[in-house]
Amino acid sequence: MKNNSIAVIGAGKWGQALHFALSQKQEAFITSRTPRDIKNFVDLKTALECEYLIIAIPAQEIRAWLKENFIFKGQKILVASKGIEASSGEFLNEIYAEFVPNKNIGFISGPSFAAEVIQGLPCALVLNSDSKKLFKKFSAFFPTFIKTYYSSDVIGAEVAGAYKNVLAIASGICEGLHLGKNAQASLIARGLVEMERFGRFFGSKKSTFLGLSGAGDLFLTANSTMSRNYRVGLGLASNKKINEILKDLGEVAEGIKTADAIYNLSIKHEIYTPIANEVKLILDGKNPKDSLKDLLKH
Ligand SMILES: NC(=O)C1=CN([C@@H]2O[C@H](COP(=O)(O)OP(=O)(O)OC[C@H]3O[C@@H](n4cnc5c(N)ncnc54)[C@H](OP(=O)(O)O)[C@@H]3O)[C@@H](O)[C@H]2O)C=CC1
Ligand SMILES: O=C(CO)COP(=O)(O)O
Repeated sequence: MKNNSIAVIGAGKWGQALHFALSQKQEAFITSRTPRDIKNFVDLKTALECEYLIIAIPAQEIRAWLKENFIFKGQKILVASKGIEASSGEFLNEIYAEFVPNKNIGFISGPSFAAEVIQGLPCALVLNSDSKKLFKKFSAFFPTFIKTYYSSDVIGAEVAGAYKNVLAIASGICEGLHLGKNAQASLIARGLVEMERFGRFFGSKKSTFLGLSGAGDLFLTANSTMSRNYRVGLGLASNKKINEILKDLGEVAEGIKTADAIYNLSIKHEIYTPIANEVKLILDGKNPKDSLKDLLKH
């Protein structure tokens, strides 16, 4: 293993932005399934020899990718994905735990559109890990335009990052139906309450939902057409089919599969998640106007 070396795995929007950020202070490598003409692009084998890895591939692909490609050799890992595995209902920390010890893994959360990070615009991120030592090591790699905070609430950060994608779809639907700013603010505020309730069931801390990982990322994503999930919502409101929306998008929108995961988990554990459940039903074909009526019922 090459000491103190760092690589990003996944050269999509977020992977490339993180690679740009990390390259400000030191040499950083990047790899991806599809080769790209980017400085310091290496093959996967070379990337996996780095001591520090940031993995930025879609949540639903992680288990298969780890099984196929990953052998633990003491690497320290930051997970950049935001989602819950739909097929199992497992959180990403549960999946990674099968491959990497807890002290070697952390999760990035907080409001961070890749398109702004890659321009060097300032932002604040949370690095969530059981290990503060891991946080300090990774934190040192980040450039001065990114402020990093530490949290040990891994599950809270994961729930917040995944749930806000579903709420961004809901907010996009709200905008697309021209329901007004009062409705949108109510939806986002009740969404925050809902995601905190869901997270609490799994042991999350309330403070995580009031900070960057929860409110911060939710307010960002649920208020902007820069969000892919929000744009999915706009498409659904105009009666577009999900396949057509995804074709136009050409990038991942994690909220779609995560809505399924939340729906199933909420039924299994009897957690009240009305907004996420309506998003799942709309994705399955329910008329958004019927969802609105159901959400407004006393
Ligand atoms: N974009 C953003 O602003 C932010 C995104 N995130 C999260 O980061 C994650 C990635 O998002 P983003 O980069 O934007 O998405 P993109 O759709 O832009 O890129 C996805 C990346 O994942 C790779 N990939 C897809 N499927 C597989 C697979 N089966 N095996 C290996 N690699 C695969 C693609 O590889 P290739 O193209 O080489 O084939 C591509 O590099 C998501 O969970 C997202 O929620 C988090 C914060 C901000
Ligand atoms: O997570 C994000 C910003 O923090 C990106 O959101 P989208 O995937 O909806 O674009």
